Amino acid sequence: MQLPESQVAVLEAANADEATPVDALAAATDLPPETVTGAAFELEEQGLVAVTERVDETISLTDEGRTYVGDGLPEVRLYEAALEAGADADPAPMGQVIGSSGLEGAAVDIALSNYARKGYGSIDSGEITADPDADPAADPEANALESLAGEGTLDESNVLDQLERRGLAEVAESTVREVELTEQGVTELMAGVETAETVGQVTPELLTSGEWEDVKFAEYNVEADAETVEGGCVHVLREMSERVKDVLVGMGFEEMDGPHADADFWINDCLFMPQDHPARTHWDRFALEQPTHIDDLPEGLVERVERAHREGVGEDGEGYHSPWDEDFARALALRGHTTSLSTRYLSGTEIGEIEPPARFFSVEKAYRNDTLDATHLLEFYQIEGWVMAEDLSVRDLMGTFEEFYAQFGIEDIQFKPHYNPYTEPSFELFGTHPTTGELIEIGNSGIFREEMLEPLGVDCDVMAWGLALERLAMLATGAEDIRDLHGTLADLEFLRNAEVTY
Ligand SMILES: N[C@@H](Cc1ccccc1)C(=O)O
Repeated sequence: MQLPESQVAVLEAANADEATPVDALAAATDLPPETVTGAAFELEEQGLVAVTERVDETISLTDEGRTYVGDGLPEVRLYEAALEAGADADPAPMGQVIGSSGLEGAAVDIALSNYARKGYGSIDSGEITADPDADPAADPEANALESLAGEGTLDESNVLDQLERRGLAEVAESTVREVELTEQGVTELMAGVETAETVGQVTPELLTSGEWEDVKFAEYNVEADAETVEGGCVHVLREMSERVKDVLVGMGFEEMDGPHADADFWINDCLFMPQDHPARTHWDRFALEQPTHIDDLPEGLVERVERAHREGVGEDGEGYHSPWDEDFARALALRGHTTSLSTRYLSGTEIGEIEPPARFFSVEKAYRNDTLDATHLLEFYQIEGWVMAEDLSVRDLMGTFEEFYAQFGIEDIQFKPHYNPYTEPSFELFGTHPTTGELIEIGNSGIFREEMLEPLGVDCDVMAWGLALERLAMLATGAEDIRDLHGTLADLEFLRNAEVTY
């Protein structure tokens, strides 16, 4: 059998009847301990040796412990001074005894706190006694310190606790690896083991000298784990958002953009959302304190929106017959949906009047004061969109979604009737999660009402939607918790490996 040099050396130095520590093998083979360990593991893999581990305890003296080996323990020194002062017969004054003991500073406290505990005598109201039967020569702590300083070992392990507690000795644990020959190892050794000269890398010298023809090359280990290099990568949500934009542009849509903090007028009033709608109260809304109001709103539009709210539109319009406050409409908040962009564009304030047929979209952030959970974030992306054309029907709406989601491999969209103050009819969209099988809500949609469109000056049909980008990402990547995708709990491992399927 042929083996690399270090393995042959370790194999020959190891024993079959006793485990040899790596350090001993290192000394015997003249190899560094880490080379011996490496070789031992290679040999173990081939069944030639067994490698075992044991934990060794080494006890050593601390600096303080070492001082007492020379000077004696403070309490012993106090006892000796007390004896000299005759305290074995009559109590002696403390101050005098301490003075003659030569103890100073912290050592005095140490002496006093151990004196009575160890039976050297008593300390009471400024006087000290010495027990005539006490024997400093038999002090177990002093003896333990001596033997640690000498042989470095201890006979009684119960003293060790006390020494550790006093900070006089320390215990350190170290792992010792031991190597023992297996039966197979012995057999191979008897059959003869030779050193294999293997070369790991071809060098210019090997080639020019022609030596390469005679050497033995090490085999490639194609199963060895290679180091994974984690470079930066595009975040799945960013990837998703880019992909969505591509798809929508491909379907003939143009992109909208606009302010993240906007007037309630654009966020709610233009959408025929009554001012006392629950979603408009504080719990759902991130209000801005400054600035308090938006100034530039198209005047005629403000009036028309107010009229729609109060009286409705058309001949038999009804409206809400509830108060409508212009100041309330001019207050600012972070947009709770990106439909504020649609109202701005439909009103003609952004790029001028838009003629049918027209299609617009945005993939932008919306903000809601929701409770964070597996499907809700406080900041999330909406895929907003609308189509303006003559005679749109629910079939157009459904067909558009089917076409859109099919681009992401999602073919089982479900529609459920819904209610929005600004659309009639309205539909919620659901998709099936690829791993949990759960039906999750992925969007909201409908055909804009007269009450919304007329004040904006639009006189043909508009179908519209707001879809959740994160929910689409959950369906496309299999993420089960939206918090895995972004925020402080984001799952980096998942984000590194997630693939957007389409
Ligand atoms: N604004 C709605 C989505 C929507 C937009 C346009 C029409 C219908 C619904 C939401 O955030 O849920």
